[in-house]
Amino acid sequence: MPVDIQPDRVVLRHPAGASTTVLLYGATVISWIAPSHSGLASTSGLTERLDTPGGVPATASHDAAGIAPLGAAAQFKSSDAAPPSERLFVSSLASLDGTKPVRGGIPICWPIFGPPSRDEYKGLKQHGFARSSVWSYGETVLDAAEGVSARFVLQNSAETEKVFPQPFKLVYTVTLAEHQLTTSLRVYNTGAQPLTFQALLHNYFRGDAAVAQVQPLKGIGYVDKVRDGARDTEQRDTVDVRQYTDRVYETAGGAYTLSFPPSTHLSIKTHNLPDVTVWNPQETGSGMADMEPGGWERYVCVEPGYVARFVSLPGGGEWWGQQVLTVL
Ligand SMILES: O=P(O)(O)OC[C@H]1O[C@H](O)[C@H](O)[C@@H](O)[C@@H]1O
Repeated sequence: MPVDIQPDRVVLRHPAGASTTVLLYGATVISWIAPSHSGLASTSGLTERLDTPGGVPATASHDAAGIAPLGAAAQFKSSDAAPPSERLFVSSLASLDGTKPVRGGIPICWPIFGPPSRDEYKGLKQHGFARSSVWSYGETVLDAAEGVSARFVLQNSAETEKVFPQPFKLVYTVTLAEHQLTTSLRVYNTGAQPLTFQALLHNYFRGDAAVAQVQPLKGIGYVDKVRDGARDTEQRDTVDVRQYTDRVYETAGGAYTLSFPPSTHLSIKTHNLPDVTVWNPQETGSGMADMEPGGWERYVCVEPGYVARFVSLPGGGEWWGQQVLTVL
């Protein structure tokens, strides 16, 4: 059953062995199992087509992050593929029952990232409420050998209006291919007043934090949350997280690689998510009640977002941000 709809989650399974699990709580992706790469050229054309209403690739030819246009479709060599393995970290102490945001996977931060930074958001918790709201399953977009894709929906409700008065609709599309996971967030302003927000996809990538390398961030300006928000410019060719790291790189280029040498290399390509946070708490992670002992040694967060500024959507407006994660 490629799209398995369960009471609290939806599991997508790809015929080549990949799978992903999306909790309805937060539309949090809590598992992405994918084989190692063995010759994938690109499936971005597929994922972009799926995420574009009417099938028209609105940005395919001018995406700064280099997302491939339609036609540069998948070139699999499945016979070479290594056995599928888990690509995301979820703490063994994480709550998956909807009592608190999941410590791991891919929580969605919306309508703010971090603690409320403006008066109008002061009723919100850190990272907003999308990650702690129950979404509904929307539809299966595709269920085929090329990919498996499903949509999830969150709209304003009496609950959200207590802390955030604006009406909105969020549509989150999760698309799985053999070596690739794409997640796309569409924001609709269903009201008449401007809707202002930040958005971030809080990826916890599984791997040995001691060897993790993120690039290319050299020359990119960042806010260092470890140093009380001091501003600086990255000097390193390769960013590691061997020390407590919590940096928000601004207008960072939109396309990154995350490596856990010698074996694992991931590509992260984005659309409309210009900033990227790199976070690993090291020992300070022991202060988090839902972090398993030593858990910070087993992941690095690389989080594409629109967080240095706010998106301002006019009444009736629409915005989308996307990440394409590929096992290289
Ligand atoms: O504990 P949480 O609210 O899930 O936040 C976890 C982390 O998220 C981001 O990466 C922030 O940059 C960090 O400052 C924060 O500690």
